[in-house]
Order: sequence, then structure tokens, then C-alpha cells
Amino acid sequence: MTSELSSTSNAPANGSLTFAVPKGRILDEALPVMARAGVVPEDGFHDKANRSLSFATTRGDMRLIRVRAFDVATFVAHGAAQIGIVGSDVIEEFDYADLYAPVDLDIGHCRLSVARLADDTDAHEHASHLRVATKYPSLTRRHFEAQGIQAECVKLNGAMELAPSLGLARQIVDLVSTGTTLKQNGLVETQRIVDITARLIVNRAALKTDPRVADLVAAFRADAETRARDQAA
Ligand SMILES: Nc1ncnc2c1ncn2[C@@H]1O[C@H](COP(=O)(O)OP(=O)(O)OP(=O)(O)O)[C@@H](O)[C@H]1O
Ligand SMILES: O=P(O)(O)OC[C@H]1O[C@H](OP(=O)(O)OP(=O)(O)O)[C@H](O)[C@@H]1O
Repeated sequence: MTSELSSTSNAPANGSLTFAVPKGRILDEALPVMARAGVVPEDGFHDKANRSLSFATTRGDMRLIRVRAFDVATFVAHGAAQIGIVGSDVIEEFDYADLYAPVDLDIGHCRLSVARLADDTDAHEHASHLRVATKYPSLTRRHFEAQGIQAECVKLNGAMELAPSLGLARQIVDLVSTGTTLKQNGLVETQRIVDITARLIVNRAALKTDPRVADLVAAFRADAETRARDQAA
């Protein structure tokens, strides 16, 4: 499996660039940022009934693929896509050597936190071993290891907030934004692990060999800098 993936060529098919975007909540915030950098999907992309996964853009040499957030990192790390947008949670969970994240896009703000049931006041305060339900086992283990605690992770792909009340794990590690999901499920945040924003990511080899990738990085960076200046003014 690994050797098959690592043999994937970084050369784009037919000289075309592939730009990977997550299909869910980041997308609405990402589209205006992408447009300012000259990445605009053609008709069909916004049609919910359209089952295509690959879309033309107004640039003849670029297509967009719409995939799950974790898969954006996988496509770009293996060179199947040259460039993409993904949350820093995903980048840090995988820690792919071939992935470079040169621009903080200042969108998709949230945080990764530990939470437990509000009434579970002795939830392993002094334990050396914990059971944690999470979509982020690697980040979770690293976080608890730094406190001398061994975290046994139960991997879930969503709805982590159900785990404590159903006895799957007393603690969860999940993304928090407004805190509404925690509250509505009787949970409280106990530790903030890291703040998250969406990043532009590129395949390192593609960045070195294809000037169009470097040009795109420059366009996204210039836009991020302009927005930061406008906010400060
Ligand atoms: N509550 C939130 N507020 C803001 N940003 C969030 C929130 N939850 C998640 N995110 C960001 O959005 C990303 C998920 O993006 P998105 O929903 O577009 O992906 P997805 O492909 O639908 O995800 P999934 O694989 O869970 O279906 C997360 O990796 C994180 O960076
Ligand atoms: O603090 P809040 O504003 O309530 O946001 C937090 C929720 O958002 C994310 O889930 P998402 O809606 O992306 O669905 P998912 O559980 O399918 O990942 C995250 O996993 C939390 O459940």
C-alpha cells in the first residue's frame, strides 16, 4: 500500500494542476479566498445534485477535486493533487513530510480541546492512563504524553460528544468553535490543546518543479497579507 502510494508521480496528468478542497464547512469560507487568488470553479460545482468529484475551473490548466478534509492532505502529500486547503488540525494529525503549509488563510477558526461530562468531576484528574474518544489519535496521544499520561484512543469519525454519556470513553478530544455542541451534549471543555485555522498546503516536490504552484502560493500569500493589513487598519 505504502509503496503503491509513494510511487505516485508528482507530475500532473496532462500538465493540469489539481487543487483539492474539503467538501464541508471550510468550503464556503475558502471559495472567496480562492477566487481572489484566481481559482474559480466552473458551473456545476455548486449544484448539490451533481455527483462529480472533479470540476473544471476558469483556468484551463487547473481542476478542482472536492474530497473529505483528511483526504485533502493525503492527495496532496502523495502528489495526486499539487495544492489544496485544509485545517491545521488535519496537517498536525498526519505530519506528512511531503506536505508544506506555507500560508495561514485565517479562515476555519476553531480549537482542539479535551472535554468530559459536566458532572464527571473526577474524570481521571491524576490518572497515568486514560481512554479518549477522538478523530485525532495522534494529536491526542502527543498531548497527553507531554503530561506523562498514556492515552488509549478510541477512533471515531464524528459525533465524539456521544462517547462519555454512553460509556465509550470518559473524555473526548474534538474541535470546538462556539461550544454549542459540547453544551447541548452535557460536556465541558477541560483543556485547550491547540488553536486551528485553515492553511494552503502544497506538495513539496510540485512546489520545486512547477512554477505555477509557486505562483499560486504567492497569490494566496499576497491576499492573506492584504486581509491582515486591512484588519489592522
Ligand atoms: N466547529 C467548527 N468551526 C470552525 N471550523 C471547524 C469546525 N469544525 C471543523 N472545522 C474545520 O473544518 C474542517 C473540516 O472541514 P470540512 O467540514 O470542510 O471537511 P469535511 O470533509 O466535511 O469533514 P469530514 O471528513 O468530517 O466530513 C476541520 O478539519 C477543521 O479544520
Ligand atoms: O463548538 P461548535 O460550534 O458547536 O462546533 C463543534 C462541532 O463542529 C464539528 O463538527 P461538525 O459540525 O463539522 O460535524 P462532524 O461531527 O460530522 O465532524 C466538531 O466536531 C464539533 O462537533
